[in-house]
Amino acid sequence: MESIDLLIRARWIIPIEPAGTILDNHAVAVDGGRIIAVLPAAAAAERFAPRRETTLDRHVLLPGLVNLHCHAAMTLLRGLADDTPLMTWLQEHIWPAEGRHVSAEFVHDGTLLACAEMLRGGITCFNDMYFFPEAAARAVATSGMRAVIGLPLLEFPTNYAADADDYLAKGLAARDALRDQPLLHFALAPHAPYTVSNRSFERIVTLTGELDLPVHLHVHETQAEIDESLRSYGMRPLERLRRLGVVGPNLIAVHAVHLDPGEIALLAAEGASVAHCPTSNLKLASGIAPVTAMLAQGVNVGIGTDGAASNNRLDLFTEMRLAALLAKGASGDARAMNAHQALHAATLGGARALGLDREIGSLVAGKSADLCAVSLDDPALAPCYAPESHMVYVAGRENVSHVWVAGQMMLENHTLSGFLKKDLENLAAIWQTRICPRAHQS
Ligand SMILES: CSC[C@H]1O[C@@H](n2cnc3c(O)ncnc32)[C@H](O)[C@@H]1O
Ligand SMILES: [Zn+2]
Repeated sequence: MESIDLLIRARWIIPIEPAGTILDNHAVAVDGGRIIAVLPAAAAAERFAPRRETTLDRHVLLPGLVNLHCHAAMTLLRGLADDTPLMTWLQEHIWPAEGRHVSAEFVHDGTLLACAEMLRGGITCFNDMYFFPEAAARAVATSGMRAVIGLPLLEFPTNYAADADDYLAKGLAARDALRDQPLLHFALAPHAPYTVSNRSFERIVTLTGELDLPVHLHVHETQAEIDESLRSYGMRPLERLRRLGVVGPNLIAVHAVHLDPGEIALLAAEGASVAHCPTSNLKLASGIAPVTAMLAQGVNVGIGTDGAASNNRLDLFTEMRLAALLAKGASGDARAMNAHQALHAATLGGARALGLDREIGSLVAGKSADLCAVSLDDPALAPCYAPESHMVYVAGRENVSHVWVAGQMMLENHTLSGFLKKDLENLAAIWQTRICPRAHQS
């Protein structure tokens, strides 16, 4: 018998690859934080002597979800300026509020709240873009989650940095200081084509070549962004980015709502990824990204929540369902973005975009044991004929019962381990009073 750390038996396992596979009464064997085998439960009982066991006999076990675009600390600005179009929302509400309140303490506390919300909803890894990335990283390390910490870059001064050079210097120093944290990864995070100069994009291209980091960038979110680029540069933002050398396999193009067929072909040919954020795009009235055409052309697609001020939930179950439904409605084809494609985007698609597909995104021997279990023990989820469809069209984040990150149990029977929910509620209340003293408090 092989001695191992953990054996998880489940009624159903969706490993994501090979595509469409559903394993019945199987088990995942974990040792040293890694998956060492996925095998029938009966065979696991004969082969392994686990130090810990979890039996999930009314559950679906799948890879932890990957949130491909987030501004985690914006939980503290949740609901601050709803029902407002993007540029008004950003320039008249969010940026002024960030100017008044954002600090290392704000980012730490807001990110901690985000980690709790995401873990409870089955998200084990998120791709973050925000100010004070070192403070975000401290919160992520406290939570035990995995994250890709964006090193932000804008042309204008904020509470975090004075100018483009300062943003990059501070971001790279943060990366150096946090290098030994196994669950922290890094990306370059220039905000958007309309807030970053050609000179700064050239520096980003040099750095991504030297350091092989993803480039996490809002692109073609609104038609107004494209019109403004045509006026200022005489070309659409993606064309400008292509000429500057930004469009390549490391690019994560966030939103990509307004793409013509040539731009979809460009993203596919260059091996770039798209972070699809359907709720944010609807709420800010940005539009509907052409995901069906992207998938048909072979663009790698992941799914993001965006920040809590534009969504307002950090909930990938909602995003998967909405992504699948919008794809069908917009294309007139009920086969568009099927349940497997939605699950793939929320797991392996996100992992691939982040350059982490050898580490996470599917349940395959050798990968990290980042897992999430969904309980079907609820009349609203019965009966269950097709587990993949159930995960996309029926289950919600409230059905997530267990979560592991690198083999460590973070959620057990719907209850977070590690850091206390009550403390986080107090933390949110303290910030609410600081940010808007007259707001209704519960
Ligand atoms: C460089 S820190 C991130 C910066 O982005 C702002 N932001 C949040 N959501 C969006 C969005 O959908 N489009 C553009 N910018 C966004 C956030 O408030 C920070 O200032
Ligand atoms: Zn965003």
